[in-house]
Amino acid sequence: MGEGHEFSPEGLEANFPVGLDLDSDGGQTATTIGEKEYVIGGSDDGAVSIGVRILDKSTGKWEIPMVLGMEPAPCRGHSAVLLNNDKILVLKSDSAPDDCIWFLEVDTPFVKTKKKILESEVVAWSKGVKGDGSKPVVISGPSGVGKGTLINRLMDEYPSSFGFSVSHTTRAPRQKEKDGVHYHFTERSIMEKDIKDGKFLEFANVHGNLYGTSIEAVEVVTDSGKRCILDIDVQGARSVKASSLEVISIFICPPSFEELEKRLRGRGTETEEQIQKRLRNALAELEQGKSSGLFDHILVNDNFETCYANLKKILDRDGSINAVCPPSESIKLPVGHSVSVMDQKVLIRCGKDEHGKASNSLFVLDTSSLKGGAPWRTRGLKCVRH
Ligand SMILES: Nc1nc2c(ncn2[C@@H]2O[C@H](COP(=O)(O)OP(=O)(O)O)[C@@H](O)[C@H]2O)c(=O)[nH]1
Ligand SMILES: Nc1ncnc2c1ncn2[C@@H]1O[C@H](COP(=O)(O)OP(=O)(O)O)[C@@H](O)[C@H]1O
Repeated sequence: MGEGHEFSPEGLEANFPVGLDLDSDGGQTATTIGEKEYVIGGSDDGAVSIGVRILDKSTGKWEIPMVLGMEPAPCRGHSAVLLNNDKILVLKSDSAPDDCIWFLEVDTPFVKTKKKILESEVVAWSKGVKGDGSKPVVISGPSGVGKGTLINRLMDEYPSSFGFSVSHTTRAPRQKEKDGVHYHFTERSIMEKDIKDGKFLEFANVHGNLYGTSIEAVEVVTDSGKRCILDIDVQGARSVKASSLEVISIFICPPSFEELEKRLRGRGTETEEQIQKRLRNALAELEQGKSSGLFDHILVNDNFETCYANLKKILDRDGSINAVCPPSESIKLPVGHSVSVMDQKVLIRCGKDEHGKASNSLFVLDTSSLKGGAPWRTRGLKCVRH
């Protein structure tokens, strides 16, 4: 978070408008943006859900949107606050402290892109997580250049800082590859259906097989408090960039085409035919990777140790390489809480404590410097208790 965002509590309550239509008891909230009313939650057969419906006020018609990302678990109540006209802050009552703050993105750049691709009404859940976090890292480069070797080394050296986004692929596993660790090996028809259902952040046809990053693969890493590493091809890197998701992108080049061929053959994991296909594709990948301005950094993997040291330098510059998220300053909201909002500061009055006793607890959430968003999770929240 940048400087100058500290929030002063003086005169807090006097400055906040009180009694906005933020009801935490009813199990259902309605938030209006233009002609659309986003209704979150409600009772289904007595169980309170956190489902989403949209009422088009001009036609009176209801629509059930495609909901991307992991949904919050049902809760006994929640409050909803519209932020920046593109996302709804959802504060869950009576939930675990690390499951209390969520964002329903309804018109963020990420959601807008997905609406176009999926040709459907789309919303996306993004969990509010502790710390400022660092940008996920996209690593691309031709087959055999050394991406996997670099990533493995980084994860071995910093196991608590980095987590690998396990992609799905339709290619057959190599001898030492494990399902769920190196890839989720899957059938094309299943993967194509999941793509249609909006479960993938990006996907591409590479060397004759389908590869893709599921939203869940990224969420699993981010929820563990680690910085996510994606090993994806140039098309995938382009899709991620087009989704307006903030990443740091690095393209790995070989010192020469001959050396690339030598490494690919030396690895001994592909048939001659597959090697030929990968080498043909490498020419186009190298051209795109180097020329399109798509990547923030280009590294030549000649001497491995030098390349690895340069990779670490880049990552350290963008956020400490050793960074582990600090403990969350999390809140547990009772069912009877109330919420007011002014500018991008949200005042939460607890009313009761979690055991139902009267409480004067006040929290202010400063949402002015949010970072990330679905599916990277939403960071940069400042929570101050008074
Ligand atoms: N777009 C996209 N590309 C991926 C994904 N996972 C892997 N790839 C790319 O697919 C290509 C082939 O990967 P793989 O079959 O493991 O072969 P390797 O690159 O030679 O190790 C590489 O360029 C990977 O970066 C993914 O989820 N999405
Ligand atoms: N700098 C390097 N010099 C020589 N060999 C390398 C270097 N980096 C990686 N390799 C070797 O090249 C082969 C391909 O590396 P790998 O990490 O599997 O590539 P990728 O994941 O990009 O397909 C492996 O056998 C690896 O040990």
